[in-house]
Formats: sequence, C-alpha cells, structure tokens
Amino acid sequence: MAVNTKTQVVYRKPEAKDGARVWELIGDTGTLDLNSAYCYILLGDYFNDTCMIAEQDDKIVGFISAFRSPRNPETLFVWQVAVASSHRRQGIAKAMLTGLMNDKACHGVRFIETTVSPSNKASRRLFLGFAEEKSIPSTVTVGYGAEMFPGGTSHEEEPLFVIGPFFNDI
Ligand SMILES: CC(=O)NCC[C@H](N)C(=O)O
Repeated sequence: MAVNTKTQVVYRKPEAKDGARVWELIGDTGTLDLNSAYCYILLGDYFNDTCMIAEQDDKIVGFISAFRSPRNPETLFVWQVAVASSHRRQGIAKAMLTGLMNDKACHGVRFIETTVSPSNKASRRLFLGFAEEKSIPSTVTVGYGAEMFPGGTSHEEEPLFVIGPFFNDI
C-alpha cells in the first residue's frame, strides 16, 4: 500500500545546518529559554548523537536536546523538548524521547535528569508519564531557583526531575 509520506512525521538526528531552523522553532514555542542560534548549530554538530528532530513536510516541528553528563555518563541530561504549537498532542515529544532512549548513543543510561518549570505542564506530563509507564522511580527536587537567574528577569524556578534507576540496555 502506498504510504503518503507527505503527512508522516519523520525523526532524525540534527545537523549543524539545522541550527537556524531549530532556533526559530524554540523561539516560536514562547515557553522555552531561547539560546543563541550558535548554540543550536553546536548541538547539531557536537551533540547530535543525543538530540533529535521531528520533521514533517520539510518543516521542523519538534526538537529534543540532551547530553550524557560528563561527570556521570550514566545520566542523560535532557536540556530542551520543543514541539511546534501546530503539532502538539500528537505524541511527538514522547516519540522523540523514546527514540532517543532507544538509540545506541543512550546504551547504558540509568538516569534521566531534566529541569521543568512549573508552567511547562507538557514536559511535566512527558517525563512523569515516561517514568510511570515504565515503572521507573522519579523524584522532583530543588533544581535551579528563580533567584539564580539575572536580576530583573522573571524566570521561573527550574525544579530537577530525576528518573531512575533503570536499565537502558538497548
Ligand atoms: C525539558 C525542558 O524543555 N526544559 C526546559 C529547561 C529550560 N527552561 C530551557 O528552556 O532550556
């Protein structure tokens, strides 16, 4: 049966050349910290083993960035999860996180760490739902307090979510 690939969301690792469009996606979400375009180019170049892009009809509609902690490589720190407003509630964030965890780059990961601000309900659902679905322990502790952010800005606190231990022996 012919599959209409025009409507399928495809998932792939980012490349440096995707940086500008990822920067646009993050800016469009209006909920995440917009890093420099250079940062997203760098992620696509040096950290792309643990990042993923969701693309539909040649439009970047999702992005997840992560890296294995240099001080504890068994921990995967998930930095940002973004889905275009036009593509929410379609399971794209869960597909990106699951795809990332199933990648050989995440072999041996035993903990996922991430920070999720109180207003980021979608990411809260994503990570706690991931833990619950896989019966993995999860804790939410003090992460980065609002006071750590520059004076005069209205940045929310960033509680630390720790999911694990689990065995990711893909
Ligand atoms: C999981 C996630 O997207 N966290 C966001 C952390 C922070 N507010 C940022 O946007 O980088």
